[in-house]
Amino acid sequence: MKTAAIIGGGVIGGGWAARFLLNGWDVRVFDPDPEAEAKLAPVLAQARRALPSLTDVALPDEGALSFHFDMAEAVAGVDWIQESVPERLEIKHKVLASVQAHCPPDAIIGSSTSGFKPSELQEGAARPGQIMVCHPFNPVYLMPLIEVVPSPATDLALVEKAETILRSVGHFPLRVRKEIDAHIADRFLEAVWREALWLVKDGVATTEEIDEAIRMGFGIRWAQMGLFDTYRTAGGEAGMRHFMAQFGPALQWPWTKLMDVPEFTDELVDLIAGQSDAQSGHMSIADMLKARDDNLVGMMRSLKANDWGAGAVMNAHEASLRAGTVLAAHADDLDDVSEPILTVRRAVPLDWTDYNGHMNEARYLQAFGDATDRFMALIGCDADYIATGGSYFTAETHIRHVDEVHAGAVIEVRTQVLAGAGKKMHLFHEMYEGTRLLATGEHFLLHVSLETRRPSEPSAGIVAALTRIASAHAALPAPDGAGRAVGQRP
Ligand SMILES: NC(=O)C1=CN([C@@H]2O[C@H](COP(=O)(O)OP(=O)(O)OC[C@H]3O[C@@H](n4cnc5c(N)ncnc54)[C@H](O)[C@@H]3O)[C@@H](O)[C@H]2O)C=CC1
Ligand SMILES: C[N+](C)(C)CC(=O)CC(=O)[O-]
Repeated sequence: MKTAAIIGGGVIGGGWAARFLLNGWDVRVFDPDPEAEAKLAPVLAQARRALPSLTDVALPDEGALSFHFDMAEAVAGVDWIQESVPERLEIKHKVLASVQAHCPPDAIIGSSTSGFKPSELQEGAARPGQIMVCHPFNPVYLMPLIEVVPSPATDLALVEKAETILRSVGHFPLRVRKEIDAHIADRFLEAVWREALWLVKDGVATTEEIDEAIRMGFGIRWAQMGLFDTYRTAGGEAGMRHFMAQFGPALQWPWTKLMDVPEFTDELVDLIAGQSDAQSGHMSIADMLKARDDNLVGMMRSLKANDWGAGAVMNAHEASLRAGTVLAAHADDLDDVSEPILTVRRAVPLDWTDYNGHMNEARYLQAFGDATDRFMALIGCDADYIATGGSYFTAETHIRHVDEVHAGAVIEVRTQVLAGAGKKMHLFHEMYEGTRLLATGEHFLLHVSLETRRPSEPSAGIVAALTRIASAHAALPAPDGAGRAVGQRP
């Protein structure tokens, strides 16, 4: 069990706490605010709903969460300390000194700073080599990117260890090769922010029109291809060279006011905040955060399906989670097959839920289909076998929806073989959340030749594995609901 200490439990510290906790780490939060625990609760609730949606296998069991007002208690024996206190250098120096007075000398100390260089954070530190910037993006529990910025004084072995840990909790560590104020991403955000302030101040656009310009256009593009690949494709077949030939001269044109910073006056704040209220004041912040997470999960799952960008990061995380899963790869790995076999263990993703606020009926079939696929693989009908031309087709399905289930819940499917001989396989899946039965799925399958598309005999290996399980399950009572059809009374 690994332990992280989160120093400062606000917007960002709360997100870090959720990310570690939901990936099985114990988390200690140090924050002098007596409301710290109350502030974290809604962030955790949001994360529990959204984060498990990013993978199609269940996350590890949650770690233990505790709150501390004593630094020594908070950081004793921990593996990772994440400083997320306000963006003021003097506060960060004070906090880092207190952390280093009590933490293990080989623990990683990451700072969430949006803009300070690691060498600035290390000024006056007892052990500068321990400190690095690990700059996250909000919401930390969903956004993969962490900018990892070492200074020349940072211990590189510790940086590599930090990157390995970040990957293990689903983050994408991006090493910033040269420390610079505001790292990489915040330099862009600052540039866009400055331009936006000018456009509002000069009366060219409202806050809403600027947001439309982003979310209807380049914002969507950037999430999947970034800046340079997007412009490369915009250059047609000639790619980046043609793009630059066409738009290079714009560097000399008045296309930016970047270095000319608008004066930060009360008037400017009133103008921007007033327009922002008019734009989105009809929604509560909680509703906006919910919409944000729903949208992020939906977009990220599309990227996952294409194994692209942030989606590829999620797939890599899923593969590492799968490696430690309780699901067996083959029936031969199971000493005891006398009970129904665990074939699915996963969370209900946000995009599996519907207008009724619970898992949509189509997703029950998806989960049972996944259970059948897993069972087929267990008896030897895996991708390699299917490539040789044999497989199973489902001929009939009956699903009973017994109870509802919500986003973020961990569901398990256990599979009982009602009959399995020759070409025929009759499966009964039961879906649970804990001990609560949610649904049953009864499926009749036939082994087929993928060449003739007609029923055919399975391989001797499949027959042996299926016969072993079917014989053991023959001793089980017939499950409740087996053989039911719509319209029959129980
Ligand atoms: N809000 C954002 O969008 C992002 C912020 N960051 C960075 O994360 C850091 C924290 O920012 P937020 O979470 O937004 O601020 P916040 O104001 O939401 O949270 C700061 C927390 O630190 C606590 N705190 C204050 N003094 C403390 C001390 N001496 N010891 C321990 N805790 C203390 C406060 O009680 C508060 O809970 C900053 O360095 C910021 O630049 C990084 C990425 C994004
Ligand atoms: C505005 N900001 C500088 C605090 C932004 C960040 O640091 C990253 C983010 O999440 O946008």
